[in-house]
Amino acid sequence: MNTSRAYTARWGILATGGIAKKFAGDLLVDPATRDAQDVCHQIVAVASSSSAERAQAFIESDLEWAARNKAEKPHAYGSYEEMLKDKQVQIVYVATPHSHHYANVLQCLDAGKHVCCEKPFTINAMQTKHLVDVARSKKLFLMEAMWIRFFPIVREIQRLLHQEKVLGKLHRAHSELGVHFDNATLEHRLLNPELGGGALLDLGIYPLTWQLLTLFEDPSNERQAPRITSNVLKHPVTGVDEFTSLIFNFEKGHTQGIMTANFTVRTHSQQHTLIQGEKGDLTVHWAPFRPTAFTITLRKNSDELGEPKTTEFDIPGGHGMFWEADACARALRDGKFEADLHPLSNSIFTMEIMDQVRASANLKYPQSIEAVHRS
Ligand SMILES: NC(=O)C1=CN([C@@H]2O[C@H](COP(=O)(O)OP(=O)(O)OC[C@H]3O[C@@H](n4cnc5c(N)ncnc54)[C@H](OP(=O)(O)O)[C@@H]3O)[C@@H](O)[C@H]2O)C=CC1
Ligand SMILES: O=C1OC[C@@H](O)[C@H](O)[C@H]1O
Repeated sequence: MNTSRAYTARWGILATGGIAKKFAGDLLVDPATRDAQDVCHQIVAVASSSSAERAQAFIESDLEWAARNKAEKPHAYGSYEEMLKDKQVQIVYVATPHSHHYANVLQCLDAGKHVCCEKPFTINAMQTKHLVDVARSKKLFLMEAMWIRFFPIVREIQRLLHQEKVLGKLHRAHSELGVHFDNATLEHRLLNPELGGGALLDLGIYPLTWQLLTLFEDPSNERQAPRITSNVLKHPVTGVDEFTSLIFNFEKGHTQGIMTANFTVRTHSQQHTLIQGEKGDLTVHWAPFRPTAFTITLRKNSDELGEPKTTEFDIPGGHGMFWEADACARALRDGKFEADLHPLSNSIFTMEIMDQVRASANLKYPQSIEAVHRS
């Protein structure tokens, strides 16, 4: 790797759960493997709210540090507060449950750190707006880690649909994500209202993002907000949304979208998103949160479809979270406070849609995690 001219982002990892392991692992992948010559990453600290030993174990076991042949080992902290005092930490990756994002991001911003926070950004749009105000007032970079937006395959799908117009005029899109967690208990973050559980915030955000990427961001829609109807079926014990479906009318673009999410039955189709236009269809292959291929099938005539053509995309050497990390590094290098490919207005808009769906189903979280702490 030739890092002599590359800008280095110095990361602190806040929380040591499942996704923190994947993201931190991706930070350690040589950027040259994805043809990124201009930025690289260093993990300078890891913090666990459980203990410093847990943070140490994350570095040694989860990241398998010894085998990585890296120069400096990250510092292990036993609390988030302690890590946020570390001057070496430039940007923090927040990987706590949904319920904690708002408070943790505020903590980071108050400590003068740039932030990349896992999805969903917060519990509601008011909280997101507050974080945006704080970041802007402190001139700090802030981004929701909606990682698929940075995948080359997603950029290519948007180019084909919106610029090349391979399908001609778009008509409709169907997107879904259903997941079944074999060992999920009622306390699991997905089922637990105290942790901001529910299908919409955790899983639905992906099929919702596919609707935004395809129909909302179609130039003919001129970014006009859709008219939405939704339906929610709550979990009988914990009351979070177990099944959630939305229908979008994009009036300007004259398209209709349908999305659905749940945490009880898996999406079986390998093709989670289907976009249909006047000339044919484009399907995106599994997974909605980690797309790897798409197929275009053009129509021969009104009754007959032509040969499907599949294009595959590699995710070189990791999980694919390095692309969003590279975007953060470039923004820091360039003195930008938000990412070009995923500006904060996207996150506010997403949270507003999810607020609307929750309001129509009277789906509330405990006040302690819905609150906004403007001083
Ligand atoms: N982009 C993606 O593909 C994915 C994103 N996610 C998102 O990442 C976030 C974390 O998910 P995931 O890693 O699966 O969750 P985990 O439960 O595996 O990890 C969450 C971590 O947060 C910390 N934490 C702090 N307070 C609490 C608390 N009260 N209860 C539980 N954990 C707490 C813990 O770390 P510690 O003890 O070290 O402080 C814990 O390990 C969620 O927002 C989720 O939506 C999740 C999966 C995939
Ligand atoms: O972001 C996610 O993507 C994958 C899912 O399995 C997980 O629950 C979710 O948080």
